[in-house]
Amino acid sequence: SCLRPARCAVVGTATPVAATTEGGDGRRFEQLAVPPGLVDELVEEALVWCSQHGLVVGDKNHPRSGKAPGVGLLHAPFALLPMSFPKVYWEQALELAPLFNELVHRVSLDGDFLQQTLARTKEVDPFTRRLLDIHSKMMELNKKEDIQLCLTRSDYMVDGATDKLLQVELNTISTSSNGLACGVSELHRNLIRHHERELGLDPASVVGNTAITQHAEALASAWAEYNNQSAVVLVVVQAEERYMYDQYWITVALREMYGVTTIRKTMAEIEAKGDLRPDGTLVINGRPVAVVYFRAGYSPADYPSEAEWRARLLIERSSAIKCPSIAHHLVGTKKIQQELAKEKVLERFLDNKSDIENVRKCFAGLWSLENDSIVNSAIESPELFVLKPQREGGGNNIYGDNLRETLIRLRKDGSNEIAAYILMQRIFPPASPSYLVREGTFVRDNVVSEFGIFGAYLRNNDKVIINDQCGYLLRTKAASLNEGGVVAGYAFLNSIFLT
Ligand SMILES: Nc1ncnc2c1ncn2[C@@H]1O[C@H](COP(=O)(O)OP(=O)(O)O)[C@@H](O)[C@H]1O
Ligand SMILES: N[C@H](CCC(=O)N[C@@H](CS)C(=O)NCCC(=O)O)C(=O)O
Ligand SMILES: [Mg+2]
Repeated sequence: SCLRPARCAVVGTATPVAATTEGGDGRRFEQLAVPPGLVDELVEEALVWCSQHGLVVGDKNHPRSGKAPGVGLLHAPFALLPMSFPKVYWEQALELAPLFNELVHRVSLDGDFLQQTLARTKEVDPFTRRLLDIHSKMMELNKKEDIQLCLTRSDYMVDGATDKLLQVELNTISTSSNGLACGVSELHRNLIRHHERELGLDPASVVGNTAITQHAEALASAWAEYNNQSAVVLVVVQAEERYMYDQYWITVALREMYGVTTIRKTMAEIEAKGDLRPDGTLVINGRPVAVVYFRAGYSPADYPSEAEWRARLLIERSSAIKCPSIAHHLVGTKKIQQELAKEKVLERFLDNKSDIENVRKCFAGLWSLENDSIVNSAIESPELFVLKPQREGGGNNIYGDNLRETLIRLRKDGSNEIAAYILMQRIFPPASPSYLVREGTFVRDNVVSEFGIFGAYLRNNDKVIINDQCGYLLRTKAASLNEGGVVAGYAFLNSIFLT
Protein backbone atom coordinates (compact mmCIF):
# COMPACT_ATOMS: atom_id res chain seq x y z
CA SER A 1 0.00 0.00 0.00
CA CYS A 2 1.29 3.49 -0.68
CA LEU A 3 0.77 5.73 2.30
CA ARG A 4 2.81 8.75 1.29
CA PRO A 5 4.01 7.96 -2.21
CA ALA A 6 7.65 8.74 -2.84
CA ARG A 7 8.08 10.62 -6.08
CA CYS A 8 9.77 8.55 -8.73
CA ALA A 9 10.31 10.07 -12.10
CA VAL A 10 8.55 8.31 -14.93
CA VAL A 11 9.49 10.79 -17.62
CA GLY A 12 11.59 13.90 -17.75
CA THR A 13 13.49 15.59 -14.98
CA ALA A 14 11.72 17.17 -12.05
CA THR A 15 13.32 20.55 -12.20
CA PRO A 16 13.97 22.58 -15.34
CA VAL A 17 17.59 23.48 -15.96
CA ALA A 18 18.63 26.89 -17.15
CA ALA A 19 19.15 26.81 -20.87
CA THR A 20 22.63 27.18 -22.16
CA THR A 21 22.00 29.44 -25.11
CA GLU A 22 25.26 28.93 -26.90
CA GLY A 23 24.20 27.73 -30.33
CA GLY A 24 20.52 28.23 -29.42
CA ASP A 25 19.63 31.61 -30.81
CA GLY A 26 18.44 32.57 -27.32
CA ARG A 27 16.02 35.02 -28.83
CA ARG A 28 12.61 35.37 -27.24
CA PHE A 29 9.65 33.16 -28.21
CA GLU A 30 11.33 31.75 -31.27
CA GLN A 31 11.47 28.13 -32.31
CA LEU A 32 15.07 26.97 -32.02
CA ALA A 33 16.81 27.35 -35.37
CA VAL A 34 16.30 24.37 -37.68
CA PRO A 35 18.91 24.06 -40.43
CA PRO A 36 16.72 23.86 -43.59
CA GLY A 37 18.58 20.81 -44.88
CA LEU A 38 17.71 18.95 -41.67
CA VAL A 39 13.93 19.52 -41.60
CA ASP A 40 12.83 16.40 -43.49
CA GLU A 41 15.13 14.17 -41.47
CA LEU A 42 13.97 15.68 -38.16
CA VAL A 43 10.29 15.35 -39.13
CA GLU A 44 10.74 11.68 -40.06
CA GLU A 45 12.61 10.93 -36.82
CA ALA A 46 9.98 12.80 -34.79
CA LEU A 47 7.08 10.90 -36.39
CA VAL A 48 8.80 7.58 -35.65
CA TRP A 49 9.47 8.69 -32.07
CA CYS A 50 5.79 9.58 -31.56
CA SER A 51 4.67 6.18 -32.83
CA GLN A 52 7.13 4.34 -30.60
CA HIS A 53 6.52 6.38 -27.44
CA GLY A 54 2.77 6.87 -27.36
CA LEU A 55 2.68 10.54 -28.30
CA VAL A 56 -0.60 9.78 -30.04
CA VAL A 57 -4.26 10.71 -30.33
CA GLY A 58 -7.21 8.97 -31.97
CA ASP A 59 -7.52 9.71 -35.69
CA LYS A 60 -10.82 11.48 -36.34
CA ASN A 61 -10.88 9.86 -39.82
CA HIS A 62 -11.07 6.41 -38.22
CA PRO A 63 -14.61 5.41 -37.12
CA ARG A 64 -13.65 3.66 -33.88
CA SER A 65 -10.59 5.69 -32.85
CA GLY A 66 -12.44 7.16 -29.85
CA LYS A 67 -13.93 3.86 -28.74
CA ALA A 68 -11.16 1.29 -28.28
CA PRO A 69 -7.55 1.94 -27.28
CA GLY A 70 -4.99 0.95 -29.95
CA VAL A 71 -7.45 1.53 -32.80
CA GLY A 72 -6.98 4.35 -35.34
CA LEU A 73 -3.92 5.99 -33.78
CA LEU A 74 -2.38 9.16 -35.16
CA HIS A 75 0.62 11.07 -33.82
CA ALA A 76 -0.31 14.12 -31.71
CA PRO A 77 0.21 17.49 -33.45
CA PHE A 78 3.56 18.98 -32.40
CA ALA A 79 6.03 21.78 -33.10
CA LEU A 80 9.26 20.36 -34.54
CA LEU A 81 11.64 21.90 -31.97
CA PRO A 82 11.11 23.75 -28.65
CA MET A 83 10.26 27.40 -28.25
CA SER A 84 12.88 29.62 -26.63
CA PHE A 85 11.19 31.15 -23.61
CA PRO A 86 12.60 33.77 -21.21
CA LYS A 87 13.21 32.30 -17.77
CA VAL A 88 11.71 35.38 -16.16
CA TYR A 89 8.19 34.38 -17.35
CA TRP A 90 8.71 30.75 -16.35
CA GLU A 91 9.64 31.81 -12.83
CA GLN A 92 6.77 34.27 -12.58
CA ALA A 93 4.25 31.57 -13.58
CA LEU A 94 5.79 29.07 -11.13
CA GLU A 95 5.47 31.58 -8.30
CA LEU A 96 1.84 32.23 -9.21
CA ALA A 97 0.84 28.53 -9.16
CA PRO A 98 0.43 28.08 -5.37
CA LEU A 99 -1.25 31.49 -5.14
CA PHE A 100 -3.88 30.55 -7.71
CA ASN A 101 -4.36 27.18 -5.98
CA GLU A 102 -4.99 28.97 -2.69
CA LEU A 103 -7.26 31.52 -4.40
CA VAL A 104 -9.34 28.75 -6.02
CA HIS A 105 -9.67 27.02 -2.66
CA ARG A 106 -10.69 30.18 -0.78
CA VAL A 107 -13.25 31.22 -3.41
CA SER A 108 -14.69 27.68 -3.45
CA LEU A 109 -15.49 28.02 0.26
CA ASP A 110 -17.55 31.19 -0.30
CA GLY A 111 -20.76 29.63 -1.62
CA ASP A 112 -22.68 32.92 -1.45
CA PHE A 113 -20.04 34.69 -3.56
CA LEU A 114 -20.32 31.96 -6.22
CA GLN A 115 -24.14 32.01 -6.19
CA GLN A 116 -24.39 35.82 -6.23
CA THR A 117 -21.74 36.37 -8.90
CA LEU A 118 -23.42 33.81 -11.18
CA ALA A 119 -27.03 34.70 -10.28
CA ARG A 120 -27.71 36.66 -13.50
CA THR A 121 -25.85 34.13 -15.64
CA LYS A 122 -28.09 31.47 -14.07
CA GLU A 123 -31.14 33.21 -15.57
CA VAL A 124 -29.87 33.00 -19.15
CA ASP A 125 -27.45 30.03 -19.30
CA PRO A 126 -29.13 26.66 -18.60
CA PHE A 127 -25.81 24.78 -18.30
CA THR A 128 -24.45 27.13 -15.62
CA ARG A 129 -27.86 27.01 -13.92
CA ARG A 130 -27.71 23.22 -13.61
CA LEU A 131 -24.23 23.41 -12.04
CA LEU A 132 -25.43 26.13 -9.63
CA ASP A 133 -28.50 24.05 -8.69
CA ILE A 134 -26.25 21.16 -7.65
CA HIS A 135 -24.04 23.60 -5.75
CA SER A 136 -27.00 25.11 -3.88
CA LYS A 137 -28.28 21.61 -3.01
CA MET A 138 -24.89 20.91 -1.43
CA MET A 139 -25.14 24.19 0.49
CA GLU A 140 -28.64 23.25 1.75
CA LEU A 141 -27.26 19.88 2.88
CA ASN A 142 -24.37 21.76 4.49
CA LYS A 143 -22.18 19.19 2.66
CA LYS A 144 -18.60 19.40 3.82
CA GLU A 145 -15.65 18.19 1.73
CA ASP A 146 -13.05 17.28 4.37
CA ILE A 147 -10.53 16.24 1.73
CA GLN A 148 -10.20 18.46 -1.34
CA LEU A 149 -8.18 17.80 -4.47
CA CYS A 150 -8.04 20.40 -7.21
CA LEU A 151 -5.93 19.95 -10.33
CA THR A 152 -5.73 23.33 -12.10
CA ARG A 153 -3.99 24.90 -15.05
CA SER A 154 -3.38 28.61 -15.35
CA ASP A 155 -2.93 29.56 -19.02
CA TYR A 156 -0.92 32.63 -20.05
CA MET A 157 0.09 34.59 -23.11
CA VAL A 158 2.83 37.21 -23.20
CA ASP A 159 1.41 40.49 -24.43
CA GLY A 160 3.77 41.65 -27.19
CA ALA A 161 2.89 45.32 -26.62
CA THR A 162 3.76 45.42 -22.91
CA ASP A 163 5.96 42.30 -22.46
CA LYS A 164 3.62 41.37 -19.60
CA LEU A 165 2.64 37.76 -18.80
CA LEU A 166 -1.17 37.87 -18.86
CA GLN A 167 -3.53 35.12 -17.72
CA VAL A 168 -5.86 33.84 -20.46
CA GLU A 169 -7.92 31.69 -18.10
CA LEU A 170 -7.75 29.55 -14.99
CA ASN A 171 -8.94 25.96 -15.58
CA THR A 172 -10.25 23.96 -12.63
CA ILE A 173 -11.80 20.94 -14.40
CA SER A 174 -10.44 18.32 -16.82
CA THR A 175 -7.12 20.14 -17.21
CA SER A 176 -5.80 17.92 -19.98
CA SER A 177 -2.67 17.38 -22.07
CA ASN A 178 -0.91 16.68 -18.76
CA GLY A 179 0.07 13.34 -20.30
CA LEU A 180 1.02 14.34 -23.85
CA ALA A 181 2.86 17.47 -22.67
CA CYS A 182 5.53 15.24 -21.13
CA GLY A 183 5.92 13.29 -24.36
CA VAL A 184 6.62 16.35 -26.47
CA SER A 185 9.43 17.55 -24.18
CA GLU A 186 10.93 14.02 -24.33
CA LEU A 187 10.56 14.09 -28.13
CA HIS A 188 12.39 17.42 -28.37
CA ARG A 189 15.14 16.34 -25.96
CA ASN A 190 15.61 13.21 -28.08
CA LEU A 191 15.82 15.10 -31.37
CA ILE A 192 18.34 17.57 -29.93
CA ARG A 193 20.43 14.74 -28.44
CA HIS A 194 20.64 12.96 -31.81
CA HIS A 195 21.56 16.16 -33.65
CA GLU A 196 23.56 17.92 -30.95
CA ARG A 197 26.35 18.70 -33.39
CA GLU A 198 24.22 20.10 -36.24
CA LEU A 199 21.90 21.99 -33.86
CA GLY A 200 24.59 23.09 -31.44
CA LEU A 201 22.21 22.76 -28.53
CA ASP A 202 22.49 21.10 -25.12
CA PRO A 203 19.68 18.50 -24.79
CA ALA A 204 19.59 19.11 -21.05
CA SER A 205 18.29 22.59 -21.85
CA VAL A 206 14.89 21.30 -22.87
CA VAL A 207 12.72 21.86 -19.81
CA GLY A 208 11.68 18.48 -18.40
CA ASN A 209 7.98 18.13 -17.73
CA THR A 210 6.82 16.64 -14.43
CA ALA A 211 3.09 16.73 -15.27
CA ILE A 212 2.61 12.94 -15.35
CA THR A 213 4.52 12.15 -12.17
CA GLN A 214 3.00 15.06 -10.24
CA HIS A 215 -0.60 14.45 -11.34
CA ALA A 216 -0.21 10.78 -10.46
CA GLU A 217 1.32 11.76 -7.10
CA ALA A 218 -1.53 14.17 -6.33
CA LEU A 219 -4.23 11.62 -7.23
CA ALA A 220 -2.42 8.86 -5.29
CA SER A 221 -2.01 11.15 -2.27
CA ALA A 222 -5.73 11.94 -2.33
CA TRP A 223 -6.50 8.22 -2.61
CA ALA A 224 -4.21 7.61 0.41
CA GLU A 225 -6.00 10.32 2.43
CA TYR A 226 -9.34 8.60 1.75
CA ASN A 227 -7.75 5.62 3.49
CA ASN A 228 -9.70 2.71 2.04
CA GLN A 229 -7.28 0.20 0.53
CA SER A 230 -9.91 -1.42 -1.70
CA ALA A 231 -11.18 1.90 -3.11
CA VAL A 232 -10.55 2.93 -6.71
CA VAL A 233 -10.07 6.21 -8.62
CA LEU A 234 -13.06 6.76 -10.92
CA VAL A 235 -12.19 8.61 -14.14
CA VAL A 236 -15.25 10.26 -15.68
CA VAL A 237 -14.86 10.14 -19.45
CA GLN A 238 -16.79 10.88 -22.62
CA ALA A 239 -18.17 7.90 -24.55
CA GLU A 240 -16.11 8.93 -27.62
CA GLU A 241 -12.65 9.98 -26.46
CA ARG A 242 -9.84 10.46 -29.00
CA TYR A 243 -7.72 12.08 -26.30
CA MET A 244 -7.76 8.88 -24.23
CA TYR A 245 -3.98 8.37 -24.56
CA ASP A 246 -3.38 11.67 -22.76
CA GLN A 247 -5.60 10.30 -19.96
CA TYR A 248 -3.97 6.85 -19.90
CA TRP A 249 -0.55 8.38 -19.25
CA ILE A 250 -1.88 9.54 -15.88
CA THR A 251 -3.89 6.43 -14.96
CA VAL A 252 -1.11 4.00 -15.97
CA ALA A 253 1.40 6.02 -13.91
CA LEU A 254 -1.06 5.84 -10.99
CA ARG A 255 -1.04 2.05 -11.20
CA GLU A 256 2.68 1.61 -11.93
CA MET A 257 4.00 4.15 -9.43
CA TYR A 258 1.45 3.77 -6.64
CA GLY A 259 -0.54 0.57 -7.23
CA VAL A 260 -3.80 2.58 -7.39
CA THR A 261 -6.56 1.09 -9.56
CA THR A 262 -8.60 3.34 -11.81
CA ILE A 263 -11.90 2.64 -13.59
CA ARG A 264 -13.19 4.63 -16.59
CA LYS A 265 -16.93 5.35 -16.74
CA THR A 266 -19.18 7.74 -18.62
CA MET A 267 -21.74 9.78 -16.68
CA ALA A 268 -24.48 7.54 -18.06
CA GLU A 269 -22.68 4.42 -16.77
CA ILE A 270 -22.24 6.04 -13.36
CA GLU A 271 -25.96 6.80 -13.20
CA ALA A 272 -26.78 3.21 -14.19
CA LYS A 273 -24.19 1.43 -12.06
CA GLY A 274 -23.53 3.85 -9.20
CA ASP A 275 -24.99 3.77 -5.68
CA LEU A 276 -24.49 5.49 -2.35
CA ARG A 277 -24.01 3.41 0.78
CA PRO A 278 -25.64 4.79 3.96
CA ASP A 279 -22.23 6.12 5.04
CA GLY A 280 -22.01 8.12 1.80
CA THR A 281 -19.52 5.86 0.04
CA LEU A 282 -19.95 5.97 -3.74
CA VAL A 283 -19.98 2.43 -5.12
CA ILE A 284 -19.70 1.53 -8.83
CA ASN A 285 -20.31 -2.14 -9.72
CA GLY A 286 -19.67 -2.92 -6.06
CA ARG A 287 -16.33 -1.08 -5.93
CA PRO A 288 -15.93 1.81 -3.45
CA VAL A 289 -14.67 5.07 -5.01
CA ALA A 290 -12.03 7.18 -3.20
CA VAL A 291 -11.51 9.87 -5.88
CA VAL A 292 -13.60 11.02 -8.85
CA TYR A 293 -11.27 12.49 -11.51
CA PHE A 294 -13.37 14.41 -14.05
CA ARG A 295 -12.02 14.19 -17.59
CA ALA A 296 -15.55 15.04 -18.81
CA GLY A 297 -18.48 17.00 -17.35
CA TYR A 298 -17.21 20.47 -18.27
CA SER A 299 -19.45 20.97 -21.34
CA PRO A 300 -23.22 20.84 -22.00
CA ALA A 301 -22.45 18.08 -24.54
CA ASP A 302 -21.50 15.89 -21.59
CA TYR A 303 -25.08 16.05 -20.26
CA PRO A 304 -27.25 14.80 -23.17
CA SER A 305 -30.01 13.64 -20.78
CA GLU A 306 -31.20 13.87 -17.17
CA ALA A 307 -29.24 10.68 -16.41
CA GLU A 308 -25.92 12.54 -16.62
CA TRP A 309 -27.18 15.26 -14.27
CA ARG A 310 -28.33 12.57 -11.82
CA ALA A 311 -24.84 11.08 -12.02
CA ARG A 312 -23.21 14.46 -11.27
CA LEU A 313 -25.49 14.91 -8.26
CA LEU A 314 -24.82 11.35 -7.02
CA ILE A 315 -21.06 11.97 -7.20
CA GLU A 316 -21.38 15.33 -5.45
CA ARG A 317 -23.47 13.87 -2.61
CA SER A 318 -20.97 11.08 -2.03
CA SER A 319 -17.98 11.00 0.33
CA ALA A 320 -15.63 10.50 -2.63
CA ILE A 321 -13.01 13.20 -3.17
CA LYS A 322 -14.23 15.14 -6.21
CA CYS A 323 -11.57 16.48 -8.56
CA PRO A 324 -13.04 19.02 -8.92
CA SER A 325 -15.93 19.49 -6.51
CA ILE A 326 -18.92 21.41 -7.90
CA ALA A 327 -17.65 24.49 -6.04
CA HIS A 328 -14.13 24.22 -7.53
CA HIS A 329 -15.74 23.68 -10.95
CA LEU A 330 -17.75 26.93 -10.59
CA VAL A 331 -14.65 28.88 -9.50
CA GLY A 332 -13.19 28.13 -12.96
CA THR A 333 -16.02 29.83 -14.89
CA LYS A 334 -15.09 32.91 -16.94
CA LYS A 335 -17.64 35.02 -15.06
CA ILE A 336 -15.81 34.33 -11.78
CA GLN A 337 -12.51 35.13 -13.51
CA GLN A 338 -13.96 38.49 -14.51
CA GLU A 339 -15.39 39.16 -11.03
CA LEU A 340 -12.03 38.41 -9.37
CA ALA A 341 -10.45 41.07 -11.57
CA LYS A 342 -12.68 43.78 -10.05
CA GLU A 343 -11.23 46.20 -7.52
CA LYS A 344 -10.90 44.93 -3.94
CA VAL A 345 -12.29 41.45 -4.72
CA LEU A 346 -8.96 39.60 -4.38
CA GLU A 347 -8.62 41.21 -0.95
CA ARG A 348 -11.62 39.09 0.15
CA PHE A 349 -9.77 35.85 -0.56
CA LEU A 350 -6.04 36.42 -0.19
CA ASP A 351 -4.34 37.92 2.87
CA ASN A 352 -0.82 38.71 1.79
CA LYS A 353 -0.46 42.08 0.05
CA SER A 354 2.37 41.10 -2.26
CA ASP A 355 0.55 37.87 -3.23
CA ILE A 356 -2.46 39.99 -4.21
CA GLU A 357 -0.20 42.32 -6.20
CA ASN A 358 1.45 39.41 -8.03
CA VAL A 359 -1.89 37.84 -8.91
CA ARG A 360 -3.45 41.15 -10.01
CA LYS A 361 -0.37 41.95 -12.13
CA CYS A 362 -1.15 39.08 -14.51
CA PHE A 363 -4.81 39.99 -15.08
CA ALA A 364 -5.71 41.18 -18.57
CA GLY A 365 -8.65 43.55 -19.04
CA LEU A 366 -11.83 41.69 -18.00
CA TRP A 367 -15.30 43.26 -18.02
CA SER A 368 -18.98 42.39 -17.79
CA LEU A 369 -21.23 43.61 -20.60
CA GLU A 370 -22.91 46.02 -18.16
CA ASN A 371 -19.92 48.27 -18.73
CA ASP A 372 -21.32 50.51 -21.50
CA SER A 373 -18.10 52.33 -22.32
CA ILE A 374 -16.21 49.06 -22.80
CA VAL A 375 -19.04 47.66 -24.96
CA ASN A 376 -18.83 50.86 -27.07
CA SER A 377 -15.06 50.42 -27.50
CA ALA A 378 -15.56 46.75 -28.42
CA ILE A 379 -18.18 47.70 -31.04
CA GLU A 380 -15.70 50.30 -32.35
CA SER A 381 -12.65 47.98 -32.42
CA PRO A 382 -13.81 44.36 -32.02
CA GLU A 383 -10.35 43.04 -32.95
CA LEU A 384 -9.04 44.27 -29.59
CA PHE A 385 -11.42 42.10 -27.57
CA VAL A 386 -12.61 38.50 -27.03
CA LEU A 387 -16.26 37.76 -26.11
CA LYS A 388 -16.54 34.64 -23.94
CA PRO A 389 -19.53 32.51 -22.94
CA GLN A 390 -19.34 30.32 -19.80
CA ARG A 391 -17.90 27.37 -21.68
CA GLU A 392 -14.73 25.20 -21.54
CA GLY A 393 -12.93 22.98 -24.02
CA GLY A 394 -11.94 25.41 -26.80
CA GLY A 395 -13.80 26.78 -29.83
CA ASN A 396 -16.47 28.74 -27.91
CA ASN A 397 -15.27 32.35 -28.06
CA ILE A 398 -16.52 35.17 -30.30
CA TYR A 399 -14.14 37.46 -32.22
CA GLY A 400 -14.05 40.30 -34.77
CA ASP A 401 -17.20 41.17 -36.73
CA ASN A 402 -19.15 38.39 -35.03
CA LEU A 403 -18.20 39.98 -31.68
CA ARG A 404 -19.43 43.41 -32.84
CA GLU A 405 -22.72 42.01 -34.23
CA THR A 406 -23.36 40.01 -31.05
CA LEU A 407 -22.83 43.08 -28.85
CA ILE A 408 -25.11 45.21 -31.05
CA ARG A 409 -27.81 42.50 -30.97
CA LEU A 410 -27.55 42.08 -27.19
CA ARG A 411 -27.77 45.85 -26.71
CA LYS A 412 -30.79 46.11 -29.02
CA ASP A 413 -32.57 43.21 -27.28
CA GLY A 414 -31.73 44.75 -23.90
CA SER A 415 -32.03 41.18 -22.64
CA ASN A 416 -30.42 39.59 -19.60
CA GLU A 417 -28.45 37.48 -22.06
CA ILE A 418 -25.52 39.87 -21.55
CA ALA A 419 -24.92 38.05 -18.25
CA ALA A 420 -23.96 34.91 -20.18
CA TYR A 421 -20.78 36.56 -21.47
CA ILE A 422 -17.66 38.39 -20.39
CA LEU A 423 -15.51 40.73 -22.47
CA MET A 424 -11.74 40.32 -22.33
CA GLN A 425 -8.82 42.34 -23.65
CA ARG A 426 -7.35 40.50 -26.65
CA ILE A 427 -3.72 39.57 -26.01
CA PHE A 428 -1.30 39.73 -28.96
CA PRO A 429 1.69 37.50 -28.22
CA PRO A 430 4.94 37.94 -30.22
CA ALA A 431 4.76 35.90 -33.45
CA SER A 432 7.62 34.02 -35.10
CA PRO A 433 8.09 31.37 -37.81
CA SER A 434 7.94 27.71 -36.77
CA TYR A 435 7.75 24.21 -38.23
CA LEU A 436 4.49 22.48 -37.20
CA VAL A 437 3.76 18.78 -37.79
CA ARG A 438 0.27 17.35 -38.15
CA GLU A 439 -0.98 14.14 -39.84
CA GLY A 440 2.49 13.17 -41.02
CA THR A 441 3.42 16.38 -42.80
CA PHE A 442 4.96 19.68 -41.75
CA VAL A 443 4.03 23.26 -42.48
CA ARG A 444 6.01 26.41 -41.76
CA ASP A 445 3.84 29.12 -40.28
CA ASN A 446 3.99 32.28 -38.24
CA VAL A 447 2.93 31.19 -34.75
CA VAL A 448 2.09 32.39 -31.25
CA SER A 449 2.17 30.32 -28.06
CA GLU A 450 0.11 29.89 -24.93
CA PHE A 451 1.86 28.72 -21.78
CA GLY A 452 0.06 26.82 -19.02
CA ILE A 453 1.30 25.81 -15.59
CA PHE A 454 -0.57 22.91 -13.98
CA GLY A 455 -1.30 23.19 -10.27
CA ALA A 456 -2.13 20.58 -7.62
CA TYR A 457 -3.86 21.39 -4.35
CA LEU A 458 -4.66 18.66 -1.81
CA ARG A 459 -6.04 19.51 1.62
CA ASN A 460 -7.42 17.38 4.45
CA ASN A 461 -9.40 19.72 6.74
CA ASP A 462 -6.82 22.22 7.97
CA LYS A 463 -3.79 20.33 6.66
CA VAL A 464 -2.52 21.45 3.25
CA ILE A 465 -0.79 18.32 1.92
CA ILE A 466 0.07 19.55 -1.60
CA ASN A 467 0.07 23.09 -2.96
CA ASP A 468 2.46 23.07 -5.87
CA GLN A 469 3.02 23.62 -9.55
CA CYS A 470 2.45 20.33 -11.33
CA GLY A 471 4.18 20.50 -14.73
CA TYR A 472 3.51 22.66 -17.76
CA LEU A 473 1.84 22.77 -21.16
CA LEU A 474 3.02 24.89 -24.09
CA ARG A 475 0.61 25.15 -27.02
CA THR A 476 1.56 26.79 -30.30
CA LYS A 477 -0.83 27.86 -33.05
CA ALA A 478 -0.86 29.88 -36.26
CA ALA A 479 -0.84 33.60 -35.38
CA SER A 480 -3.73 34.05 -37.85
CA LEU A 481 -6.07 31.92 -35.73
CA ASN A 482 -8.45 33.39 -33.17
CA GLU A 483 -9.20 30.18 -31.30
CA GLY A 484 -6.75 27.81 -29.65
CA GLY A 485 -6.72 24.35 -28.18
CA VAL A 486 -5.24 21.02 -29.23
CA VAL A 487 -8.40 18.92 -28.72
CA ALA A 488 -10.34 21.65 -30.54
CA GLY A 489 -7.96 21.14 -33.47
CA TYR A 490 -6.16 24.52 -33.62
CA ALA A 491 -2.98 24.20 -31.56
CA PHE A 492 0.18 22.07 -31.56
CA LEU A 493 1.95 20.62 -28.52
CA ASN A 494 5.29 22.27 -27.80
CA SER A 495 8.03 22.41 -25.15
CA ILE A 496 10.14 25.10 -23.57
CA PHE A 497 13.79 25.96 -23.99
CA LEU A 498 14.57 28.44 -21.24
CA THR A 499 16.70 31.40 -22.31
N1 LIG B 1 -7.70 37.33 -24.16
C1 LIG B 1 -7.31 36.56 -25.17
N2 LIG B 1 -6.42 37.02 -26.08
C2 LIG B 1 -6.01 36.26 -27.12
N3 LIG B 1 -6.44 35.00 -27.33
C3 LIG B 1 -7.32 34.49 -26.45
C4 LIG B 1 -7.80 35.22 -25.33
N4 LIG B 1 -8.68 34.44 -24.63
C5 LIG B 1 -8.74 33.26 -25.28
N5 LIG B 1 -7.94 33.28 -26.36
C6 LIG B 1 -7.74 32.18 -27.32
O1 LIG B 1 -8.91 31.36 -27.30
C7 LIG B 1 -8.60 30.06 -26.80
C8 LIG B 1 -9.74 29.56 -25.93
O2 LIG B 1 -10.00 30.54 -24.95
P1 LIG B 1 -10.15 30.09 -23.42
O3 LIG B 1 -10.54 31.27 -22.62
O4 LIG B 1 -8.90 29.34 -23.03
O5 LIG B 1 -11.41 29.12 -23.49
P2 LIG B 1 -11.49 27.54 -23.24
O6 LIG B 1 -11.93 27.40 -21.83
O7 LIG B 1 -12.48 27.10 -24.24
O8 LIG B 1 -10.11 26.96 -23.48
C9 LIG B 1 -7.31 30.22 -26.03
O9 LIG B 1 -6.60 28.98 -26.02
C10 LIG B 1 -6.58 31.29 -26.86
O10 LIG B 1 -5.95 30.70 -28.00
N1 LIG C 1 -11.08 15.10 -23.80
C1 LIG C 1 -10.92 15.86 -22.61
C2 LIG C 1 -10.47 17.27 -22.99
C3 LIG C 1 -10.77 18.16 -21.83
C4 LIG C 1 -10.45 19.60 -22.18
O1 LIG C 1 -10.77 20.09 -23.26
N2 LIG C 1 -9.80 20.26 -21.22
C5 LIG C 1 -9.46 21.67 -21.38
C6 LIG C 1 -9.87 22.45 -20.16
S1 LIG C 1 -11.60 22.20 -19.84
C7 LIG C 1 -7.94 21.69 -21.50
O2 LIG C 1 -7.24 21.56 -20.51
N3 LIG C 1 -7.43 21.75 -22.74
C8 LIG C 1 -5.97 21.66 -22.91
C9 LIG C 1 -5.64 20.77 -24.10
C10 LIG C 1 -6.16 21.42 -25.40
O3 LIG C 1 -5.63 22.47 -25.79
O4 LIG C 1 -7.08 20.84 -25.97
C11 LIG C 1 -9.86 15.22 -21.69
O5 LIG C 1 -8.97 14.53 -22.19
O6 LIG C 1 -9.95 15.44 -20.48
MG1 LIG D 1 -8.51 27.45 -22.49
